[in-house]
Amino acid sequence: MSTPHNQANRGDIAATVIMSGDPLRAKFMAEKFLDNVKQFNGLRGMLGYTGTYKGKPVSVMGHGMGMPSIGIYSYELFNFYDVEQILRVGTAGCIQKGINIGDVVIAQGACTDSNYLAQFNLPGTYAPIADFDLLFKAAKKAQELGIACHVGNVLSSDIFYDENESWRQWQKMGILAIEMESAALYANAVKAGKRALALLTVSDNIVEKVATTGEERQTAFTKMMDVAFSLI
Ligand SMILES: O=P(O)(O)O[C@H]1O[C@H](CO)[C@@H](O)[C@H]1O
Ligand SMILES: O=c1cc[nH]c(=O)[nH]1
Repeated sequence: MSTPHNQANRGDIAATVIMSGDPLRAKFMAEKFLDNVKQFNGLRGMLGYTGTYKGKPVSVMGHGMGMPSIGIYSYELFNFYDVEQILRVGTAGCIQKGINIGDVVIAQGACTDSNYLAQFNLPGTYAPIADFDLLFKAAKKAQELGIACHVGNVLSSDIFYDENESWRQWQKMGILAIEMESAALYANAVKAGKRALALLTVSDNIVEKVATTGEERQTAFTKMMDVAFSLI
């Protein structure tokens, strides 16, 4: 059984999938971390691979940019492929003092300016949160590895180039960093009765307008990957 976006058959994808927006970061993870690698998807260039890490089965896959994209891929993985947990290893722009480029932010919660959550018809504002067990283990591992790591709330935004600098409002509410997918991932996980966590490397300082290159984002941010692979 394949889907319009995924060529894999049921059974081709492991129970744990480590995902990133950039499909080439997924390819990098397959090459760097996995043995016995088999590609299961190439549709739309959204590369997906299954292999083993220290003998345990695991898959890696791109999810594209934004909530509509991760919404599709994570929904299909959770609901059609029996995936139990998704770990997003992404990049984010920091907006608080004391957080630096290269640090890791673990998204305990993910606020959003997107309409994605409206589909659940809730009579209030839903707070998408990480799976606590994954969050706890990841924070502990990051500490063991001596990684500069911050745990807290992020903003999953629909907007990358923001006309209104709305980060200034979110900054006052303690948001650590801005990215574009975790809120949809967390909501899809809970709705499917599954688990998710987002580990984000700070690639930009939005306040100071400092950014890393696209190439660095593809391959240089390996500390969050070390943490993610330790959770399998
Ligand atoms: O590096 P990734 O995982 O793509 O994550 C961040 O980078 C993209 C924007 O440049 C968005 O997808 C955002 O969430
Ligand atoms: O979504 C993102 C990702 C990285 N940096 C940003 O400023 N925003």
